[in-house]
Amino acid sequence: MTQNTPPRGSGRPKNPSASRQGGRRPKPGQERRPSPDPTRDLAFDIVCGVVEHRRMLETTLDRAGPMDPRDRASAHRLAATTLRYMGSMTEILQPMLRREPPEPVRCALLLGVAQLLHLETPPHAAVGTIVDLLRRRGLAPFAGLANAVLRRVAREGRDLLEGLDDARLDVPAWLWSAWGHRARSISRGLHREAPLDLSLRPGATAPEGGDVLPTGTVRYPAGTRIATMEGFEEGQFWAQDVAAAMPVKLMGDVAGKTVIDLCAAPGGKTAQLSAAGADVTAIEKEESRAVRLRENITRMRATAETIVADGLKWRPKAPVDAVLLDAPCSATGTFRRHPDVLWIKRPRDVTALAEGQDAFIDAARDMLKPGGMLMYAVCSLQDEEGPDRIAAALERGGWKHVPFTDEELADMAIARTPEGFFRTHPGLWWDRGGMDGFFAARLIRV
Ligand SMILES: C[S@@+](CC[C@H](N)C(=O)[O-])C[C@H]1O[C@@H](n2cnc3c(N)ncnc32)[C@H](O)[C@@H]1O
Repeated sequence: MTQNTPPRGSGRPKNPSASRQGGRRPKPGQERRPSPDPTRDLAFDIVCGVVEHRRMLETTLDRAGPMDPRDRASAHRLAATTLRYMGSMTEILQPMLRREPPEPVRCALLLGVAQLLHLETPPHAAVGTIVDLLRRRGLAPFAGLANAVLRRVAREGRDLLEGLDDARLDVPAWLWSAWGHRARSISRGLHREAPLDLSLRPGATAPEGGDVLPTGTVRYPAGTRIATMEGFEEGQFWAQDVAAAMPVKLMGDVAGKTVIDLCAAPGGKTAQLSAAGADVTAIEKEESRAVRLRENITRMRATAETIVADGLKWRPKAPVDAVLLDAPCSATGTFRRHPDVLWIKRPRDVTALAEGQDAFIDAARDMLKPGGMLMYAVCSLQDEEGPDRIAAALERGGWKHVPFTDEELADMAIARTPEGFFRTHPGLWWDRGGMDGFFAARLIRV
């Protein structure tokens, strides 16, 4: 196994269904007994889903069906922590394994190591729960191995961890090299859970306990639950990372202007545009996401026409003043919130997404009046989805790049690049809790 890749072992489980499920499927008519540990069962399914099938964490959560919200939250935390430290924990496990265990066993061991080294779980509980998990999931022959290995990790793991370059190990090699001189700082961001950032409706009061950032975003500690905050139901605020809130701010005064939000769900930027007084048309291709977009627009008391359509094909009846293109992207900028993304994305995904981004930019041009503005934004850290797309658009022609000025970025000067792009990563504003990775640029239709 190479370093910095998801721990895909060469050994496969003898029972193919064990590989599919991360455990043995009950035979027809043979009901599985109710799980005595739903948290670890779900965390196991999530991690196996990422490692074996490149399945998003949220997809496994959605498939899990109804369960106690506390169990669900604990499963999410355990799985996310495991994925955050997967490279360095794999490095610790490797010399302790004489043979490659089947992938589900490796996933279970990683859950155990995460509990021992990163979640302060008492050793007897960390070891015992993983041994039980293996037994429940048809992997009892590996219970002894897990017991021995995890006890050893409990004894030696912390010292071993001290000697590792975990920032390097916990990022896949292709991303590390793509991020260049920013890689170490970005990787530090991965090790921290993202705080909760709120954008406020104009005139709204922020819930107590927040830290007001220079751009107006109000920040709360990681793990704060927005749905229980006073004012949530009334749509006084919405969750939006401080960096994600910037592209709309950088559009300037949009009051009274016609603006298309071309890739709109779940609607954070639609809400911002509406709050700023724009006449917004929000386009979303996925029906299910459009439902969520409409719900959010209603809760946030925003006004926007929402249309379920393919933004590449749909055209407005008349050209508009501005288009916000928050384009589908690799989302590598959001890995603090979605550590699964780190291990799921591959270089070829970025290439395919970049082609789509070019097509969206061309579509946006068809929607704009001459002199109209395209705000191009992606929550990606990859050059191919940021500066390279702007360079490609300028080469195709029909656009002028208008750099962001120092004044426009006065509240977040650190995000202005020499070319006048907006560019952030999780290592910025480290002392304040970091921020998501974002790229934005302003193009004017000529
Ligand atoms: C990065 S997200 C947008 C986030 C949103 N702007 C916000 O701030 O809440 C991209 C969205 O584009 C949608 N999308 C993907 N392809 C699309 C297309 N061809 N036309 C319209 N929407 C599309 C996705 O379903 C997804 O909801």
